[in-house]
Amino acid sequence: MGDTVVSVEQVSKRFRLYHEKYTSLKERVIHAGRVPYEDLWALRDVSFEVHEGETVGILGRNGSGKSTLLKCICGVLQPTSGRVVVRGKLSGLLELGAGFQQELSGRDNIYLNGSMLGMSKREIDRVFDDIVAFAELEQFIDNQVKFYSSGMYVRLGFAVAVNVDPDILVVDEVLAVGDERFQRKCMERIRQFQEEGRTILFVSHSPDQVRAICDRGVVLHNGAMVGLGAPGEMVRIFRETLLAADGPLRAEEAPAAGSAGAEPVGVPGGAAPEEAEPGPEAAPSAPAPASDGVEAGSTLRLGGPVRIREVQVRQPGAEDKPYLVTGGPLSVQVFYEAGEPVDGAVVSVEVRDANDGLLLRTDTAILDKPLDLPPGRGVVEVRFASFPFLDGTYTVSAGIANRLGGRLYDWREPACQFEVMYPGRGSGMVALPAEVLLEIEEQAGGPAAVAGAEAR
Ligand SMILES: Nc1ncnc2c1ncn2[C@@H]1O[C@H](COP(=O)(O)OP(=O)(O)OP(=O)(O)O)[C@@H](O)[C@H]1O
Repeated sequence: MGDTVVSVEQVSKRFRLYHEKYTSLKERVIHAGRVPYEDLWALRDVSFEVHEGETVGILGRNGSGKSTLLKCICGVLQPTSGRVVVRGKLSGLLELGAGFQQELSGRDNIYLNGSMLGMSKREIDRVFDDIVAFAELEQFIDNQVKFYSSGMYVRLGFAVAVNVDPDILVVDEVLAVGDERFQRKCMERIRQFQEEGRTILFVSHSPDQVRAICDRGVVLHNGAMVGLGAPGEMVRIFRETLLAADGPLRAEEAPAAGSAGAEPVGVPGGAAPEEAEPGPEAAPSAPAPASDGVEAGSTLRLGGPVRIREVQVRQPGAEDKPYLVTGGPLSVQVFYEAGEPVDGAVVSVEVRDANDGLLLRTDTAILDKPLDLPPGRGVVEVRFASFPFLDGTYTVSAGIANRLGGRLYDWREPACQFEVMYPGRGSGMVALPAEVLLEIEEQAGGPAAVAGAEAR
């Protein structure tokens, strides 16, 4: 392990928020020293160390204190208590446009920033063209930066930060502002920095990115550090802080036609759905409010002998967790109520990602399971041996139709949603069990050998 280059020691940062501004002299005299305020602790007793050559990702929901922490590390803010010790030359890309003088041109700002980082004019001359080329601002470098777009600010800011030969690079989330191609270019440069043994601290909202490039992660929640360690584990803790903020995993029943709104029900695997009288049949009903940013759902109640009461998702063996674990089994339970015998019913199930992309669709006819439902209530369970998709929020829609699929009795979209955590290190969309084989075809000075290793 390399030497400690950043040491954050019991850092707390308080912002004092004043509720009223007394502008007139009279008001100020009357209220002298008594302006009402509220203290907001953006950081509370945060301590950790970053070692030379390490890449550390900072995770946390909005307002958790990530930017405040980076600003304390960069020296832009002074901690209210505790201290930060930095060894080496640090360059940072913090808020959009921070560190730029609006009235100056891009060119002058490069010199200004360089000199603030302790570079001589000659040193800046040497890297000037690289900065402009990296930022792709050749045509605009003599324009005042106040006319730059947000993307241009980010490009210039990042180009300066990485071209001033820093030992420690600190990057706030601003990178997300740039276009995808520029983000890729930045990630390539970050990888190059890693190969050169430089230290990187960055804020990210992307679990994929953190898993892919970080050695360790820090999770902040309400200003406190709630996690420090391996990236996969930190992503899990981060997602738990999101869930804690939004309440436990919910499966939401779309409102019965004619009812006032969505009826929240228990955690999947928990109690069976509430017994309720079926509402009057009508189609389609009002959309259900959906949680966690999922599109509002709809109930298509077409009338008929059977209706869906509720849909739940659970992971057998992990019912105590508020999320599913990638690679584990997935069980979708469709609770129905039949008013008369329904022979040859077909239940269909769809799973979509947060962008509404269809990940899988199947039905009991495809699965070759004829369903003859007697009058009354019951549950049809569709079990998937494993759910391979990585962390995220997924929605389930379900329908029930007659044998020929020609008549849809009921359709819930989305019927419920669930969260998935992936504790492993791979990135992308899916986790597939894999193994690695190495075949040495020719070995100098020895016989050929086959070595195998299993990896997941
Ligand atoms: N200059 C300031 N004055 C007052 N309050 C502030 C100031 N800067 C930040 N805060 C408050 O401190 C808390 C932490 O903010 P911070 O910007 O560090 O969070 P963050 O995790 O970076 O959030 P985001 O992901 O939204 O950028 C928030 O409640 C924020 O409103």
